[in-house]
Amino acid sequence: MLKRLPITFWATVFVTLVCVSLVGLDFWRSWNARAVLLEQTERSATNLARAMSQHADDTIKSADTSLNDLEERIETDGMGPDRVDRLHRVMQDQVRALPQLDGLYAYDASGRWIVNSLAGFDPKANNADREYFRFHREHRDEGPHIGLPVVSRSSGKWVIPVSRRIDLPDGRFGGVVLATIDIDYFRRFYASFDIGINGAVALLSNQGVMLVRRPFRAQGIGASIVDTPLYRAYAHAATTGIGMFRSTQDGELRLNSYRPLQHYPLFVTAALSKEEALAHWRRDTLLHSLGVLLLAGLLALFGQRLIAQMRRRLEVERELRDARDALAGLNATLEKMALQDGLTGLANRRQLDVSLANEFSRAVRQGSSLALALIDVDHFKRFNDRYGHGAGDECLRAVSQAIRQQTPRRPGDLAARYGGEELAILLPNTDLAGAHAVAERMRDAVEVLQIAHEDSPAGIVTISAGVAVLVPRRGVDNITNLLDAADRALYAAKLAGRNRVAAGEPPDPSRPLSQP
Ligand SMILES: Nc1nc2c(ncn2[C@@H]2O[C@H](COP(=O)(O)OP(=O)(O)OP(=O)(O)O)[C@@H](O)[C@H]2O)c(=O)[nH]1
Repeated sequence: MLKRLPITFWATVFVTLVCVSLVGLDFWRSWNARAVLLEQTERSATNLARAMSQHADDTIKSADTSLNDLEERIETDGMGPDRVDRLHRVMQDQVRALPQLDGLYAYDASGRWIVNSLAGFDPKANNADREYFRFHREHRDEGPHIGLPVVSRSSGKWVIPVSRRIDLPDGRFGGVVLATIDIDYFRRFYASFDIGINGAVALLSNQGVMLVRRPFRAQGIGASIVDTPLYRAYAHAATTGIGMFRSTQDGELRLNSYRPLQHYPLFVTAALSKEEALAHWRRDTLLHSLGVLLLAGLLALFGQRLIAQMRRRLEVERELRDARDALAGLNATLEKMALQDGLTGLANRRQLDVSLANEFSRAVRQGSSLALALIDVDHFKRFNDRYGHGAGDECLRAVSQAIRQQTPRRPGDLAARYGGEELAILLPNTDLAGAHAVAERMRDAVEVLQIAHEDSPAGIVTISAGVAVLVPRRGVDNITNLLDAADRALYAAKLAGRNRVAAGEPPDPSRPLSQP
């Protein structure tokens, strides 16, 4: 079944396979490169989040360490006028030592400013309204409290308040120590990251409040992100994670890595723009794919032309084969025509001569007999004269057909037109009796035709035949001997009254002829 499909079909399959494989392999390679790129981006975002989380933890930790120290000093020594100077110096030293600190403050139980790291302040200032102050007044919690970002009353900067409660010796609320962390400190740190043009990083509280974000927007500080997919994912996992989210702020699709701080109820997120991460890959893939498509297109075009040429060549070959077959048929017809008599359909004289020569040689070689019968239509001249030459032709055709039907079908047997209205029957391997019988059957067959011939004594068309047989000897007998013998026999048949068969005399009186 497969073998029967033409070569052009397989060539088309091959070219198609090559083109499809080329495009398929390129697609697969590009898709893999994309996955690798996203994996790298994911790794970068995760590393960034880890660094940010560590940094925020360290920043708050050192501020809290200062607070812890101040809390201890105040709880031990109190905040009397004799201690305030000392505390002020300690606070100033700490603020100088820690760049993240905007200021350190201590408030009494009524929220009044007692001492801080500033050079001077209004003694009537009161922070009892601040959220962190109210928190500590109402909670006996011993740990630090990270408040919501506020604009500092003293420096006017956005700060993150980190505070601790001061307990009086009897455990009652004695005030608050506060460290304010400059948001600008985080901003400067976050600005040093290479996160592309559309990347974003942020520090947020576990309650979903934005503390710092890059890109920085003042109105974004303190904003709630509880309705964002990022916060939902973080709140759900409450641990490190990664996800592709579309920003509700700028609509950018980013790969977000989020991570909680180790010691404080905050978390960070590092988000890298998917568009940016894949921008180079997109450009590269576009160029690459165009190249591959062009190559596949050229290959397909070239292949198609090649296949078209193959198809044309096969067609030409088939046409040549058809022409050759037609020529062979024509040759066969011509050959037949060259060996056939046009009027009677019997073999012509040329074929008779060739066959006679061949059979004579064979008979010499094999020492076999060769019989020949010469047949002549009786009074044919008269027939022509009476009925016309056309009718004569028709009569000859009918007589020939009757004779052909009576000619034996053995190999070598041949009925031929010898010339004019005379026919010859060649019968190899036949003795005189056999040849005589064949001629007699032919004579009878013509008689049965009952073709009217009013100028013949018989009243119908008849034939006379002379048969002769020879077992030819090499170098002694020849074809003429046989022809002459048959001719003589025919002459004898005519003489004897026509419409009969006569056997010829042997050409050599020393060789007897077998009698019918
Ligand atoms: N119509 C026609 N006549 C032919 C053809 N070939 C030979 N003849 C004629 O056949 C006749 C032969 O005549 P003859 O040889 O005198 O002998 P015959 O009239 O047959 O008389 P017998 O042979 O003695 O019986 C001639 O008139 C030829 O013209 C042919 O192909 N067609």
